[in-house]
Amino acid sequence: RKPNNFPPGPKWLPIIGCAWELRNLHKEKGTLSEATQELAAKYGSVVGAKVGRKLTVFVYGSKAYKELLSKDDLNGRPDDIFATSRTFGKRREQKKFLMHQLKEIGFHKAVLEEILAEQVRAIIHDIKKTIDDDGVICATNFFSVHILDTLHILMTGDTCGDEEMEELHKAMNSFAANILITGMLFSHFPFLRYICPDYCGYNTYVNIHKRIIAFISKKVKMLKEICGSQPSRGFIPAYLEKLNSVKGKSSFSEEQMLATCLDLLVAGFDSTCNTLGFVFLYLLLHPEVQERAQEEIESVIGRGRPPTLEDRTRLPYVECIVLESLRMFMGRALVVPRRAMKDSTLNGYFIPKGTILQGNARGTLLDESAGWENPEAFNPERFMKDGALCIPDNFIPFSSGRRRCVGDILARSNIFLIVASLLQTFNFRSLPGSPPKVDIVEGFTPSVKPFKAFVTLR
Ligand code: HEM
Repeated sequence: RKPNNFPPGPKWLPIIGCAWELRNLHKEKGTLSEATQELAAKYGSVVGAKVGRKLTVFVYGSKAYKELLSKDDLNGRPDDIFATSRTFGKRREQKKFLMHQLKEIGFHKAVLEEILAEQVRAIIHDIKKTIDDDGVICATNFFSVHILDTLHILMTGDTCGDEEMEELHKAMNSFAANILITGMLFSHFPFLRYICPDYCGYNTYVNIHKRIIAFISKKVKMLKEICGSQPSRGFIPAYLEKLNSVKGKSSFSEEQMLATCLDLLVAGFDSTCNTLGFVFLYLLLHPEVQERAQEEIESVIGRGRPPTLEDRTRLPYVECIVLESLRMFMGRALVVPRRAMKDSTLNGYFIPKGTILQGNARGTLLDESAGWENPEAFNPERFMKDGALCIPDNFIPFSSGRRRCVGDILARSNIFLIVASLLQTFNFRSLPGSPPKVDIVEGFTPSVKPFKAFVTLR
């Protein structure tokens, strides 16, 4: 039975709840982001549903979304089979340690900059090689190896060899294409994993995780052998040191370390790569934006040296391109689900303990009601006022509150350096007669349908 004052929503059927209606709406609209937007148009910005046995609330409008992000009662992570089967049956909770490590790198800007600049040089080198050939690149995944290598360096302290990179890259691409952030059939109907483990996605889910965990375990084994014998940076060496120094009962364990590395890879890879896909999609569709950014880079830096992170304030238009692309990307995403830790309220409705809350960032980043004029139009200037950067309150692609993304500084710095450096060096154009389309593909995070770009040296 529906709890009293539970948010309004579609009718619940026995056993499946609203799953069938949601599935049909999802099919009709193409993405879950648009399907839950439609639900919000019908029932209001907080929609109550039941998927299988789970009470699930979809949150759309910016007011309700921000209330969700700010409430401690509502900021648990799901503890169902979907969450625990990847982390050895346990919940992972070591955000603090990861944050500390990332902050260390963020604060030591020179270290971060050195890592990112090296990757940018490698991207430029690869593109130049393509120009010697036919100048055509796949603009949606040209960067993915380099993004992954940056995360590998953060994790282990070192770059990844070619063969190992191929192994990790394949596993990460499978992850991005086959796993949805909102859960899979087996997470809504857990008994299906015993009846049809292939059909309900359970086998795929477990096997991809096994491949990534096996990769990380191999790295841990290697790093353990040299732990203490030479100075090393990176999350795993820091964690191993911590494990050696803590005495007695502690939340630090090797399993937690593996799960946190897994989070670092899956949260950082797909999101950064896909945002870059949106950047280059819109740069091809709007050559005038590309030219204006190049003029800014030319007048501020010229061509004598590569852009640095210090240049971010001096290149506000390039920064605006990054922000507008983040808006376009996250505006199509459903964020990591949350769980009500105790009975609570949202937008005046009752939210029972254990309810899953699914925020749709579209209502805050890609909807007129959140103050965005002509929200579907790519317009970097919306972040500019009197020649300076001006960021509206509703621009929260990295979320806010206690669960806020831990990789925001890294992601923004990385995307900025790649965009500024590539526009300084190259021109990007559509292939004659086939401009890319804004075709969204659902995966772990939203991406644009793969497209090619023609690159020339400036
Ligand atoms: C364009 C790039 C990125 C975007 C738009 C993005 C956005 C987000 C969002 C919206 C969340 C959910 C927060 C919530 O539930 O309220 C999140 C969580 C997270 N992000 Fe990112 N992220 C990006 C890149 C990264 C990178 C590069 C890393 C790692 C280096 C990272 C690590 C994480 C982790 C570990 C979490 C989970 C935090 C938790 O469970 O409390 N992200 N991110």
